[in-house]
Amino acid sequence: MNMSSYESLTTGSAVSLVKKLGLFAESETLSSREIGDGNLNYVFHIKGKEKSVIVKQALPYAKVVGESWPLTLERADIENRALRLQGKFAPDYTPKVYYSDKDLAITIMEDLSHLEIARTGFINGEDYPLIAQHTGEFIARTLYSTSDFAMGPQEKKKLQNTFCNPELCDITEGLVFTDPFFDAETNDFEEGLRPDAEKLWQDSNLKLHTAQLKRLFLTSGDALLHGDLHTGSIFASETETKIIDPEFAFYGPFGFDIAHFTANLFMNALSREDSRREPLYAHIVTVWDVFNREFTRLWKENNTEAFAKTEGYLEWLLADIFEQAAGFMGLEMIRRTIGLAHVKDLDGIEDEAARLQAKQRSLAIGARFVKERHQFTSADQLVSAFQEGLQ
Ligand SMILES: Nc1ncnc2c1ncn2[C@@H]1O[C@H](COP(=O)(O)OP(=O)(O)O)[C@@H](O)[C@H]1O
Ligand SMILES: CSC[C@H]1O[C@H](OP(=O)(O)O)[C@H](O)[C@@H]1O
Repeated sequence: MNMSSYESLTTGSAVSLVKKLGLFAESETLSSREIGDGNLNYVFHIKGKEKSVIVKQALPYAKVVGESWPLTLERADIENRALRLQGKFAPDYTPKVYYSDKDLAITIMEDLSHLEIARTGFINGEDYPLIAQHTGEFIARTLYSTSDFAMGPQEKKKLQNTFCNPELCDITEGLVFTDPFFDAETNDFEEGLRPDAEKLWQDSNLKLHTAQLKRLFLTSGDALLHGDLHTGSIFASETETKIIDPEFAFYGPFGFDIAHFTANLFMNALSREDSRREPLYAHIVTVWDVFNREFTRLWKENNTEAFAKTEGYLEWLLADIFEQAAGFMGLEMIRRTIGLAHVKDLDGIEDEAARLQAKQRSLAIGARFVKERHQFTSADQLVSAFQEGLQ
């Protein structure tokens, strides 16, 4: 990467760029707005008379913290290459990439503004009937297709080498797998939650299980993960689903992405009245059904592994993925409650007592998922455990 040619875009220079690239005519009048609401990057929405595009640019630091937290620009290249691969394996669920520039750390992609960020929609009471079906297919296809089973170990290792992503993994290793379990400076929670946080910090059994899951994250290289598949990374409508923002992509454990999706559904459920939780429970069951079915279909259709037909191997693997995912799910719930990066589903609960109760439940249910992950064998059991946590 040539740092000397990097400059951060403005609404004006983003317009000049898309015209220079020939995406719009020089003479066309374009509107340009910075719409990024994520933690890390600039996102410009550029609109002409008949079409529009998104220009996403990485900053040399984490936007949420500022220049005191320098962060590699390489993440834009990772995101661009991950989007292109995901577009190959799951085209229906991935935005089209029109252009990318490694030095400027930009990706120009399809404008998905006709859809809504699923987290926002869920908070506003939307249910998105197809989101679990689509997300389950996306996860199964992108993971299976980049695994040893589909690619063979040689080709897979070559691809794996190009998705090392140490700095973004370091963020996850710190913010998800470490800091929430200690009295760390990055943690962020209201004083009312302190006794619950301290209880977690003193729970050596929880720490042991977290250490085991962290090791899995550090050492497993099953497949190319999205790496940050929460409901804020999903655009949705009644009929469409698109997964954005794979800058945390790297080779990691099979269970990670599905765990983050389901954890974020559970956290939205915590913010809803009981009578409105059912569609989210159904999504959790569906995403697992679809993932298992699609993974199995791909396994049978294309498998380079000599043991592929060995009785019990696929069933053992799916059970193992489920068990690890139950643990990762619990960790995501805990970190989104007391760690640095929260979710609007919980933070946005206006009534203080209700907000505190929802967060206490998130911590307790999350801790149970982590510690008892070996005991869960189906999504229905996860939903039942969640419901017990509401009593
Ligand atoms: N392809 C797109 N089409 C329309 N809006 C987008 C697109 N990509 C991102 N956005 C908007 O920008 C916001 C931040 O994008 P995201 O990729 O999540 O950034 P970050 O990496 O900073 O989290 C999204 O929540 C969405 O509102
Ligand atoms: C300092 S990055 C914190 C947090 O932000 C990322 O999420 P987002 O998609 O909202 O940018 C990721 O989950 C990181 O853990």
